[in-house]
Amino acid sequence: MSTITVDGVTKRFGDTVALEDVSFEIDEGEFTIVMGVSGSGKSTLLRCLSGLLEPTEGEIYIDGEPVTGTNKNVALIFQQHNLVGQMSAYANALTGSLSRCSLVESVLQLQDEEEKYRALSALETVGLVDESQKKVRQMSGGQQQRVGIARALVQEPQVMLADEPVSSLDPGSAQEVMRYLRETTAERGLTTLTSLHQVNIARKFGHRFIGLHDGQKVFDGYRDDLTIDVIDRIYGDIDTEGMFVSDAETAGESSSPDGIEADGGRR
Ligand SMILES: Nc1ncnc2c1ncn2[C@@H]1O[C@H](COP(=O)(O)OP(=O)(O)OP(=O)(O)O)[C@@H](O)[C@H]1O
Repeated sequence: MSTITVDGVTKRFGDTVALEDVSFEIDEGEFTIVMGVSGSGKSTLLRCLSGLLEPTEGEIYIDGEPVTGTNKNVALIFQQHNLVGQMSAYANALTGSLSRCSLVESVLQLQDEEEKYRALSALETVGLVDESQKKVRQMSGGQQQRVGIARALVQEPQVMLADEPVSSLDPGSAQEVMRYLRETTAERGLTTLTSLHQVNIARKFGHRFIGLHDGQKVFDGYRDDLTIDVIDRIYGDIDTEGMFVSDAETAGESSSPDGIEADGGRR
């Protein structure tokens, strides 16, 4: 497990201030959701955390070590999962070990037995071991995103970052993917940050929340503190109605099979 410290981070792109003096600390094992409207700085924050972007000012530390570039202990899952549709779920998951072997070795599946085991184990974690030989293009959007999570897990990260992982999914699939993300975090002892714009899904699955508005942190707290006033502060004048999923759509999802409570608390 890893702790994360964000200390006075500002990120500018020319005249655009994408993040402004953002600071917070995340405890190891926390499942944190970064909320905010489009353009509020969520992706920029996750990319700075992953080492893909360098802050203009401020520092980020993971386990007390400054982030100076990408690191195999930190996995980033994108909205577009960039999977190879013609390849099986298993073959796609195996490409997660790319950082440990060459591209040619990966395509020919020449990884050692341990890496093959890790790919199957990761598919099992996201509930897809029975579908491991299925071509990804024949899978649903939610299943594809779960393959994306499995591929990230093969890297054996300590920190998992997910940038809008469910934004292109229907509400049911979105919740299923969020449930797997949260269960994976608990099962594998990860520290996870995921950005999300759907308020209901965020409230349902989040444990800790960071709210961004115009690049500034306007909220940092836990589920009970995430009141309507706070949501207004995060979303400003934007009508959040469409970001709520109806009760009917969330029915039957109030608890997860592994005993993690719906409030996102850690076991
Ligand atoms: N590479 C870049 N070059 C210039 N401006 C950028 C770049 N990346 C982000 N920005 C700007 O920084 C601000 C924050 O963008 P960011 O993508 O972090 O927001 P976001 O909350 O993730 O939005 P979305 O949900 O639409 O992805 C926006 O004004 C955006 O246009």
